[in-house]
Amino acid sequence: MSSEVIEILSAEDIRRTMTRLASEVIERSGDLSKLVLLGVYTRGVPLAQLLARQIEMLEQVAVPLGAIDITFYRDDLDVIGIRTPAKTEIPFDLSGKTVLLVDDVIFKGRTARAALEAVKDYGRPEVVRLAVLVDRGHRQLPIHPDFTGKLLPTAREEAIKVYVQDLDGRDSVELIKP
Ligand SMILES: O=P(O)(O)OC[C@H]1O[C@H](OP(=O)(O)OP(=O)(O)O)[C@H](O)[C@@H]1O
Ligand SMILES: O=c1cc[nH]c(=O)[nH]1
Repeated sequence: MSSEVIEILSAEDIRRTMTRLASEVIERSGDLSKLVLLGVYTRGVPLAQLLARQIEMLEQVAVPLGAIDITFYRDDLDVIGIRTPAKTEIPFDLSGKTVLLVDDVIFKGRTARAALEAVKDYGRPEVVRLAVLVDRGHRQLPIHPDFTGKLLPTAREEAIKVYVQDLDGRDSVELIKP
């Protein structure tokens, strides 16, 4: 049987949502000179770039931007299997910073947990926060995003697929019903 695909966010919705998230981050981050953004591979990276651009446009501050691969920090490698890691790029010390992790989807929370573990290798930030485009529920750990684009209760067997222009040629969020 074929699955049903429902568009949850269009390109325009994503643009507006990211603008709102940028405003929320500015409002709640205090000293913006301490703010650094870390995108979580794969699609957290272009989303973090977008968020950094929005923040820079709104506040005229350059926000340091990095990318983090959490492959070897996962606690479920035996379940999901080893994948080829991407390259973590954090060309600055995170000590004393306000680190904002950015990802496309949060589900069980295991990626976010692994990202926290990875961050530890790059210094001791003053604060670490998490921004996601979609929170689809079903957490297995006590981890909750500080900034949420869209809270979308889903059934466990459903999936959320995020498409971003740079990687996929279009911006869209889809719910896949099996
Ligand atoms: O909260 P969790 O249950 O950990 O799920 C969330 C993660 O799942 C997706 O990544 P995926 O593992 O599909 O890899 P990808 O981003 O490289 O596609 C998504 O991009 C999040 O990083
Ligand atoms: O549905 C899901 C679950 C985890 N990560 C995704 O990108 N989608």
